[in-house]
Amino acid sequence: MDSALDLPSPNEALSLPHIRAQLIRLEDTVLFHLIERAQFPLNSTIYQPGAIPIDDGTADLGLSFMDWVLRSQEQLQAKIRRYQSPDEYSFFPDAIIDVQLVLPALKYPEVLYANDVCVTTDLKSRYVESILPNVCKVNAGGKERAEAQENYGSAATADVNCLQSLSRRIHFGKFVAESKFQQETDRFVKLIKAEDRQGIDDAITNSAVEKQVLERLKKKAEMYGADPNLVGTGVRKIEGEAVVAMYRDHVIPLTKEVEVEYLMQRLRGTEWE
Ligand SMILES: C=C(O[C@@H]1C=C(C(=O)O)C=C[C@H]1O)C(=O)O
Repeated sequence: MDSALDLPSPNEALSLPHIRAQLIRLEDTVLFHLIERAQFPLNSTIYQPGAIPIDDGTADLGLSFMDWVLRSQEQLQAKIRRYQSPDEYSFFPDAIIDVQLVLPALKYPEVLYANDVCVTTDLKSRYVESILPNVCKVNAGGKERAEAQENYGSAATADVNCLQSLSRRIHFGKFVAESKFQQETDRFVKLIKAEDRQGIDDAITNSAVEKQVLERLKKKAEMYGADPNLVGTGVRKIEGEAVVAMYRDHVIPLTKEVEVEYLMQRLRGTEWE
């Protein structure tokens, strides 16, 4: 459960090539979790608050079944210090405030500056409302497959893996932003002081890298989504277009939002404030 950063030195943690290599590795993690999820129907019941009542004292929280599985997993994983890692952000932070660690706390290098940027709520809404319906269309010729109650637990478990890997990828934007700030400090100090979010967004945007990301993902989805035993059947494990749309419309925009909002808080408590 410990960080994917495996405790590199501060210099290594802020090397843009090192960070981009981690983002590329996370593409594989996200893809394989999505392929696992795509084997089940959408099962929209598990995303409806209260549709599957669970009698454990959480009924008044308005959770869906998937929310409940995710929140329960986070409470367990908090005990083994998942959320001490600077690249892990909880979807239910209120549920892990008083959790007692069962492992000794780890000392991570202080690389990022204090900030409260977290986009997990927006990510979960986008995942349920846009990403998942598109990903689950696979194997049904673009139509929604009938619900399968026997897969409710497996689908929710796969959702937790998808959401947690997507969250790590998106919040890595903080390391990207800090790296870029250290490379062009004066430029960003001026933009931050002017509260010029569009200017900051323009400054952190690298369209060539974004293009490479989408092209690589399409190839990976076609490679990983293909199955030699299914050639010619029209059945795929995942559609390349669904993965490209997810990154183009959600993952990259949220990563850049994290970069911009992290930088907007970057001068707090510093000589530039
Ligand atoms: C992550 C970076 O920052 C931005 C976000 C990107 C992304 O989410 O893939 C790619 C390029 C940049 O526009 C980067 O520069 O590598």
